[in-house]
Amino acid sequence: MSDAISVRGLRKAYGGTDAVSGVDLDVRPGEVFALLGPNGAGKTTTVEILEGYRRRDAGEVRVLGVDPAVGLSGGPAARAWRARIGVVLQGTGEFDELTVGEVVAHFARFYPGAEPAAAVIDRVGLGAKARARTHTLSGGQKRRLDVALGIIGRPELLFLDEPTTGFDPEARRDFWTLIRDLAAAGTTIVLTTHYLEEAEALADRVAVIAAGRVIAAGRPAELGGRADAAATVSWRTPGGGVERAESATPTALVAELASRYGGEVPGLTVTRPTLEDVYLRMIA
Ligand SMILES: Nc1ncnc2c1ncn2[C@@H]1O[C@H](COP(=O)(O)OP(=O)(O)OP(=O)(O)O)[C@@H](O)[C@H]1O
Repeated sequence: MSDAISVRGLRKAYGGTDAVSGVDLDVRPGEVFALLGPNGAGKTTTVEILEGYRRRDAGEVRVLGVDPAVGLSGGPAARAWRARIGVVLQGTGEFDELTVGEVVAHFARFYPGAEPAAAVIDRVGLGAKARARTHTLSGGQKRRLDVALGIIGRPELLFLDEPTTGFDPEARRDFWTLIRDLAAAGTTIVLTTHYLEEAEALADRVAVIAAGRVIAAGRPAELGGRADAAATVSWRTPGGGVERAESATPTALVAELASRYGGEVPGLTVTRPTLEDVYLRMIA
């Protein structure tokens, strides 16, 4: 099967300053793919080009088999392609005096195969707010409305730009469940996020962008050699202190500690570098 997204040598400069300077990416159908990177790295620029909202300077780009530059043309080909794509931008979510139900029903009319508005409102956890005017929603509830508008057309490919900024921990978990359900139903998902634990929880693969280039890509568990990294074993000593040891063979060390302590090792922890640890090392 061909890739959902394929990018080769993508470049974009704003007034002579490079924002994206040679990005290569592939996103497979049905994959959840996260773009990570510091502020100003070029993630939003890249995503806007993929969404057909921004012109590129150079590079080969295909999104669902189509050059997204078609999106800038506004013709029937642009509409047909856009109907297959969902976009959740950073913070729209407010439509003056309209209610949540009215806004979602209005957007549903743009798509030939739209899901019923009430079903989508329930899916994003806004069922109790269907009759509320959008300007009365909390920040997190507005983001949920943004997500509802992104998925109402049953997109094959969904773009989410920092989707859970401002969510409380429970809302974030609910949102992750929603994303996993969409992915299980076959939707390809591309998200940008600054929450590394979100990328770890959701993404099949991640790419780290820094200064307009992809500096690493892979499965979250393997990025930056994580899978092979030494573990840190720590435990409490009889004197009340904490001892720490780095080990490539932590199981052997734990077995040795167990025999030294004659059973339970007090305060035992075994950790590997988190995605955040390897990410911070990469962009340093
Ligand atoms: N419309 C624009 N005009 C001029 N420069 C821009 C424009 N949009 C972005 N830039 C610049 O391009 C670079 C990349 O920005 P971009 O928004 O793509 O980064 P980002 O990785 O999405 O950052 P963030 O994590 O802060 O959202 C930055 O230096 C930014 O200042």
